[in-house]
Amino acid sequence: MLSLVLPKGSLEKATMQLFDAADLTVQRASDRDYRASIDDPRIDRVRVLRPQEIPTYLEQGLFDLGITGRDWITETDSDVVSLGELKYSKATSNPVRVIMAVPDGAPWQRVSDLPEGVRISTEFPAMTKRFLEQHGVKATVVPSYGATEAKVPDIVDAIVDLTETGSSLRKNGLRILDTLLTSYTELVANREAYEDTEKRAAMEDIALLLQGVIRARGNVLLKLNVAQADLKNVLDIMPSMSSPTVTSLAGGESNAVESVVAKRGVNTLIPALKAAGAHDILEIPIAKIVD
Ligand SMILES: Nc1ncnc2c1ncn2[C@@H]1O[C@H](COP(=O)(O)OP(=O)(O)OP(=O)(O)O)[C@@H](O)[C@H]1O
Ligand SMILES: O=P(O)(O)OC[C@H]1O[C@H](OP(=O)(O)OP(=O)(O)O)[C@H](O)[C@@H]1O
Repeated sequence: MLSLVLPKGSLEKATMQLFDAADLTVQRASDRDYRASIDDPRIDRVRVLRPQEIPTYLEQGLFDLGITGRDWITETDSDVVSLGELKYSKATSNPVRVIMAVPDGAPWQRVSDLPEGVRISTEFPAMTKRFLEQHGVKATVVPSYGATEAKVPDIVDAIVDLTETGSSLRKNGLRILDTLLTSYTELVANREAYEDTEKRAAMEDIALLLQGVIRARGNVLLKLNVAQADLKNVLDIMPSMSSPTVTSLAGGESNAVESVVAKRGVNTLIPALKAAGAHDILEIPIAKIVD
């Protein structure tokens, strides 16, 4: 049985939605309830905590399995096992980036242009210090507890912060100087728990369900019927994950075709399939895709 730790904050909503879609619904009385449960024989304890602290708790063995960002694994330099990237952030399926940014009008073009004594605010002081050292910049790193973008140019000269859509940077008149890290959300485990055969099998089951949901996102199943004479025309324009399934219908003159296709593009694909001779076209949502 596994103990699980899930992230509170930016990743919370997307994580709860992912577990729900993976048939691992996290049950809790309210979003202020940090002790939760999942009705699954492989999971006996669920806690919701800040992602900054999750890598350390996993390393210490306080939990077997958790979800956090690569940024916090790097910042805390934790020794944990990654079971893979889960491609979602707060708002999109793209990764976030830890970037160094300066005001639009600042004279610096590269990190090495930063003058000695430059003041940099960040929630990632360890990562920032390592990065500045690599670039030979002697700076004062000021710890931030949020709203980092709001501190330039009067409180500090530059920041190291997360960006996902770039909207916070734009709103605050900031320009990216360099990227320290591209960070995905990850499923991570305590090393000892991962070495336990039974626990590892349970972890891999959970990873498979979560990845299955992520893979299915943005895809739909298309099913259609087509006469033998039009089959080639339909198959010529039908995209698929590997190749479409074709089954001949009773009577032998007609075929059923099914294929997983990207949802994006279905608006032009369905009329094109119809024009190529397809009929009885169904578009069906997919909950999971497991390789
Ligand atoms: N758009 C985003 N902004 C911030 N963090 C994000 C975003 N998308 C994903 N994350 C991930 O969420 C984690 C940080 O979440 P958390 O809620 O603790 O930070 P925060 O948003 O800076 O905090 P706060 O709740 O104080 O605003 C990190 O691992 C980060 O990579
Ligand atoms: O590129 P964007 O899509 O704008 O997202 C990135 C912003 O979101 C987070 O801040 P949050 O709103 O959680 O507040 P915080 O700065 O107080 O942590 C992060 O720290 C960035 O400021």
